[in-house]
Amino acid sequence: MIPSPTAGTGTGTPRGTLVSIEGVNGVGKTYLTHRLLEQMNSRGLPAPRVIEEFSARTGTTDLGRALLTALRAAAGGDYFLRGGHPRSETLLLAIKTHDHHTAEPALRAGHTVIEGRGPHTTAAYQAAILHPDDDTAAEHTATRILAETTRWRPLPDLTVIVTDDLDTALDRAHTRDRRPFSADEQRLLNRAVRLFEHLATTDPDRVRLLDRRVHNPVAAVALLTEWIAHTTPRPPAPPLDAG
Ligand SMILES: Nc1ncnc2c1ncn2[C@@H]1O[C@H](COP(=O)(O)OP(=O)(O)OP(=O)(O)O)[C@@H](O)[C@H]1O
Ligand SMILES: Cc1cn([C@H]2C[C@H](O)[C@@H](COP(=O)(O)O)O2)c(=O)[nH]c1=O
Repeated sequence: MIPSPTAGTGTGTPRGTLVSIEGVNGVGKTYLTHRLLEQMNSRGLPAPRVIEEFSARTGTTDLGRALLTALRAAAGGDYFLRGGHPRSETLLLAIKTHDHHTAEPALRAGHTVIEGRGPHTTAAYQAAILHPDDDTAAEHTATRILAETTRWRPLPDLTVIVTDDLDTALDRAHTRDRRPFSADEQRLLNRAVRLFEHLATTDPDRVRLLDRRVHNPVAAVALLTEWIAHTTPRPPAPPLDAG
């Protein structure tokens, strides 16, 4: 496993590190995560656990899927789950809370867990949706959404925001999905990029930018490996029902 200097779990097993990989559609989150897993595998190291990506989830077999399926249906297939009620749709945080809940046993057992799109995606995307024309209000709301999140689940120990030229990222997603992005979607994603950068600037200890214009895939995976290895897991917050 990726070495994890740790906070204790109370059981003698060092706690694992929770890492989120963030960034706009097509930027390469899944690609780089797979390259990281391949590298761990080729070195004979235990692979991090990966929380299933959103687009692969269907059905209602658990609470997280049921919530996502309901949001998708209410949004009529919109890529960003917009059904016209953005404040209610920030319910996406409930899915992220559920994801953390399901990751907790692996973290307690000392595994590194990778969350593809964590709370920072919800903060950036929902803030961009809620304030389409007001950058300052959007930044404020993104910060508030993250703060609200921590009442229900901890933020990842390390958040890596993958960045690239937006057109390059969207071309990749277009080629992959055979679905172009509308002008409205491109505007939303442009704002999401700026909000991701804002969130990175305001929390430099926890959040890192990985710029694909600067780092080729080999260098990007090496950086990811190094950042994960040097992240100290934070002790878990007491559960809400702890009294
Ligand atoms: N360096 C690369 N070389 C070749 N193909 C790449 C590279 N980086 C990304 N891709 C391809 O580009 C497409 C988009 O990348 P990927 O699926 O990893 O993006 P993503 O950030 O996970 O996107 P989304 O959030 O939309 O799921 C994929 O088909 C992926 O295989
Ligand atoms: C968590 C979250 C996701 N979305 C959107 C963004 C993407 O279009 C899809 C997820 O696709 P992926 O291939 O699994 O990355 O869902 C969103 O709009 N808001 C969110 O909080």
